[in-house]
Amino acid sequence: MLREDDLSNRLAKSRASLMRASLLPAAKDAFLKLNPRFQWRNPVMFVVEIGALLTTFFTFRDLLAGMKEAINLNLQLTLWLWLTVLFANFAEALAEGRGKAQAAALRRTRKETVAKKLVDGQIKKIPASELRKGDIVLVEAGDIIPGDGEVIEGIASVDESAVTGESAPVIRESGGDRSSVTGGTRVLSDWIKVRITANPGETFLDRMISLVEGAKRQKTPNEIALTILLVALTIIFLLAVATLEAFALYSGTWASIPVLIALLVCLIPTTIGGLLSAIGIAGMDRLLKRNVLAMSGRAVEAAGDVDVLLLDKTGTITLGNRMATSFIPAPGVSEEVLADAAQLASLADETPEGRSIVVLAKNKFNLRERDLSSLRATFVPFSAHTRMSGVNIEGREIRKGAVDAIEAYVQKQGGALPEEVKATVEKVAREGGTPLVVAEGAKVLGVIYLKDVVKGGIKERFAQLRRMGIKTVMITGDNPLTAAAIAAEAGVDDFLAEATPEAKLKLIREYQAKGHMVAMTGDGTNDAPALAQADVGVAMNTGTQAAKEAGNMVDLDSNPTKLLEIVEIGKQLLMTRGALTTFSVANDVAKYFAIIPALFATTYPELKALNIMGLATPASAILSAVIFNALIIIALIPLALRGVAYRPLGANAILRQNLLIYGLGGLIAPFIGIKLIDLFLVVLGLV
Ligand SMILES: Nc1ncnc2c1ncn2[C@@H]1O[C@H](COP(=O)(O)OP(=O)(O)OP(=O)(O)O)[C@@H](O)[C@H]1O
Ligand SMILES: [K+]
Ligand SMILES: [Mg+2]
Repeated sequence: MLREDDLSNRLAKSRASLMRASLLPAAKDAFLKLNPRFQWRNPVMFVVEIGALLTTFFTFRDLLAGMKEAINLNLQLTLWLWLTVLFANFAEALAEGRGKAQAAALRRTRKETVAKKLVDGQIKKIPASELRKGDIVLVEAGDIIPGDGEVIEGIASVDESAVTGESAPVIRESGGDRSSVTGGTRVLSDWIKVRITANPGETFLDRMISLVEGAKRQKTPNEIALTILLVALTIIFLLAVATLEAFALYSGTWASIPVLIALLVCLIPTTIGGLLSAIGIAGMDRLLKRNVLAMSGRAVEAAGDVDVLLLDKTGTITLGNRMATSFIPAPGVSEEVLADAAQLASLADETPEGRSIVVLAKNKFNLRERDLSSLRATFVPFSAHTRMSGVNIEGREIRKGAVDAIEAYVQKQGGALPEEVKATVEKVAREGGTPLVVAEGAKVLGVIYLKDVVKGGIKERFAQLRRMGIKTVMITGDNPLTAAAIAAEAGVDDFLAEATPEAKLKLIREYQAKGHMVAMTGDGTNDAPALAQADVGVAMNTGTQAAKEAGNMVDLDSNPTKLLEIVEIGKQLLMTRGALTTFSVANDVAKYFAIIPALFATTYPELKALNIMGLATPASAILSAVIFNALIIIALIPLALRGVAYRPLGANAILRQNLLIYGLGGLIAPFIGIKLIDLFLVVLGLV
């Protein structure tokens, strides 16, 4: 307990110092981003930058020409226009800074390691940077794993804290879905042989570094659409201000070019324009804090729109260590004969299920593990397709697997599934267990009871998802009875049993065809097609290389329930963007009504009645508005980075609530803010 507290304290402290440390570099970056080559990518702010350049030019021209008249006002306007651009750049730099710090930490872990490459059974020590795809390396206790790869032999405990930040060691073993290892992590005990799957520079760590640095960050489709809207608004206001200029010329008002530029900047959507990219980066960053790597901003956005979640049964809804707990023989077969056959059929089965069968037979009947190579046997490995596995040995053909698969197998040899075995299968399945039927040739020997446990607290999470309008569907290779029992216990909305990889893919396509956005998690190679098809595909870090490449997110903690948090973070991102857009546009409308009457009150005394704010002078009105416009960006940076407060509500309720808070707030805030700044300016004698 004490140690945990200590750790979280230390983490909090290091976060705080990271925050402080990132303010200065962000301030510096804000200036570097003024370079038009970068600035034009943010069109609204690019317009402000051009405006700032123009006011600078006109102010200095007037200064040189000795026109002292409006110099005080123009100097101040110029200063605040530049600050507006800098504040927006600062927001973006601050959001990027957190990822940069993380990337630097990752770089430190990527040390130059020595690889023990296996060449013709001999160990050859070479630098890890010389490893290529397909090389086989030996990694022993204490060694750093020299590159990404798949374990092809052995089992070891691995410290992955360098990548995941999680200090508890994890098990990596050949076969099954826990066979992938990441370069830069350390083997703590035992040894493994690893086949390297990535060339230097293309490893997971390399990809992770470039991702968190945001080096390849592209605007998402939604961001592009919003930017187009903001540009359209900007053009409209540009035209409006240009007409105002014609109008001012006609009526002989004093509206100078700096004042008109300032007016334009007040009216175009600078708040959302300035914070848009920071909001997106911060969303990816929030995922990263929860140890999820999003391969693109688009994936995070998609997570916000997800309304169907496909969840694996084994390992996601249940604990996933499906263990053999008993042998239930068919009539006329002894338990020992069943156990012996089951063990033979599992000796080369590297899945957790297979291993647990070998162990159970050993414990119950003291059946020794036999050496398959001396028995001249051929092993039939398990596949999610056939849903069975087994062995051909000295003329015997032993198989174990799902009921329907074994039934089809014995029928082909002229046998049948005895009624008693059918009853046993049903009983096991109704209890939520997985029955594995064992057969030798045409003869059914009995059933192996595999037990798995539903995770604690999962029912509440699903209930919460339902309130958010998200449907949960469990998919499993197991039989419909087991599936129904587990589905009821876990409280999912629907399930798909006896699912092959193709069936998963088909289910996703069906939901998508109906207009749903689908998210799923997976770890196995057979999940890869479905992970690629899903709108949000979260691969487990422990999973196979194929799964990691197919998905658009990787969970470093390999916790399939993380999907629920991912959806929440996505929704929060969309809500934050929506809220700040509403606020920004409402703000601009309010500014229009707040300052126009004051600006023209001198020329048209009739407008005085509209100057409800009672702003001191036209000069102080426009200056106050520009200052407010700049400060609001700074004020909203924390909200943009943190995200708006999130509650699991339906989409309509959220929309209504946001319109009320951010729309109304956006309308009122400028009146109060501009009036206060106006008072300050007068008191300080600045206008
Ligand atoms: N090692 C094995 N040998 C033989 N049959 C197996 C083995 N492992 C599982 N099976 C059978 O194949 C079925 C499908 O297994 P699979 O791993 O594809 O799906 P699952 O684990 O039940 O579901 P999930 O998709 O949630 O992982 C199991 O229900 C079981 O009947
Ligand atoms: K504005
Ligand atoms: Mg499985």
